[in-house]
Amino acid sequence: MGTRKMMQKLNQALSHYGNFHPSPLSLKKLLDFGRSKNACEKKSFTFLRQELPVRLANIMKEINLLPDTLLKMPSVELVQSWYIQSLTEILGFENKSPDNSAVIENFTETLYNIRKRHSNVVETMAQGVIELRDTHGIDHQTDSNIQYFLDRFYMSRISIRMLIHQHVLLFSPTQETHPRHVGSIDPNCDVEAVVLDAYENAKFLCDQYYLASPELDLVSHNGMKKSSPITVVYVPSHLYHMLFELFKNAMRAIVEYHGTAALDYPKVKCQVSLGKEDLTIKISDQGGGIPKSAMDVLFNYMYSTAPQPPKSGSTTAPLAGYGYGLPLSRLYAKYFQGDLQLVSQEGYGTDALIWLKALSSEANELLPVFNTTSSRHYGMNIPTSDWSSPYTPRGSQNSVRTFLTFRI
Ligand SMILES: Nc1ncnc2c1ncn2[C@@H]1O[C@H](COP(=O)(O)OP(=O)(O)OP(=O)(O)O)[C@@H](O)[C@H]1O
Repeated sequence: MGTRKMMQKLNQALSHYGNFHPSPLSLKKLLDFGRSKNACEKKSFTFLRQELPVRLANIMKEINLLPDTLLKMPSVELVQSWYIQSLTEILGFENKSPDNSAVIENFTETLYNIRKRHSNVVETMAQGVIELRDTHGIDHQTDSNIQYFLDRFYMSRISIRMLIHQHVLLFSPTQETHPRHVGSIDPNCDVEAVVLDAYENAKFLCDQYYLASPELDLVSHNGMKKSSPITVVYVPSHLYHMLFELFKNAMRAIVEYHGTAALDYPKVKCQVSLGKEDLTIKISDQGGGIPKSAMDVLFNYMYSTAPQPPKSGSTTAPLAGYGYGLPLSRLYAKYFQGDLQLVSQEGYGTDALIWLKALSSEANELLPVFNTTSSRHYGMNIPTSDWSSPYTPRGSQNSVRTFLTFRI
């Protein structure tokens, strides 16, 4: 097919599939489907060849609303080319028969390759934002659009990867999974075990970086079945991701606040509790806390107070510094209708809370939908404040934006 014809087909697909809303699935639905005796590759094929283009088209239409200057950055162009290629590959299955086993096999392999192609999307998109900052600068309006977009773009990516991974793990003969897991879902995810795993790995990094690390004090309260371990239907890798980021933050704060020469540190406290609706995990540190004025920007992509990690060639992984830890972790929590928030007392410490749905039937995917509300957002001007500014306009103290350090 010639390039012009291909572009025409792609544009038609974007407007066709972009008109559908994505269909959110619950953890229960995903689990039931994967467990059922008739977990049928054909059914999954027919669902995904429609649903994946819908999710891809919804977010690709939104990418097109980004400022032209950002769209022209080489890294953003690269990300877009991956999306175009992947959508085109899936569209190739539009009219294929689900009864042909070669088609089904080829589809699973295609999905596996798409997942691999998109492995570095987060870093590459972030690089695109840095390219924009370095060449054109980023004003307040553009920054607000970028934050809004990245939340939706990364959430869309989490959801697409979840569906693809589930299909590949269930149906590819070469993929091995834990015997208890159904694809990437653990029907009995032992929360304490994931907490310990995340803590140990964060501690390893902390020891490497500071030659010291705080101990862990872990307490569980099972409000549903006293003295039983707390389990939940969940994707352990998602939970691990959030906990690892929160432990890294807590440990860094504690060691830096008390000094690397301190003989001992206050423990990081982790409390896990299960009620009827919520599973809550609280990680508390006495790491000096965060000033109230910085709370608003904590979840901004690229907000970090850590020194910039070396670009490459370093033998030790950085403990912090990209500023993606909190916003991405919050997306993982929100993805299945949970949440992640920080409460802090400057001069003392911080509590980081994760809420997850205790019932898998309530853990529905949260997905961005492209519609007039979302598209209007990009054209909206940030209103001028009609309250006086709390910052005295002197020196570098004239705006809350001074807390922002863009880096990666
Ligand atoms: N428990 C905490 N105590 C004090 N400050 C914190 C705490 N958690 C987060 N912060 C502040 O929030 C900033 C952003 O955190 P975030 O996890 O998003 O990025 P980071 O840790 O700097 O880098 P990375 O992307 O590697 O996680 C941190 O740099 C730190 O200043």
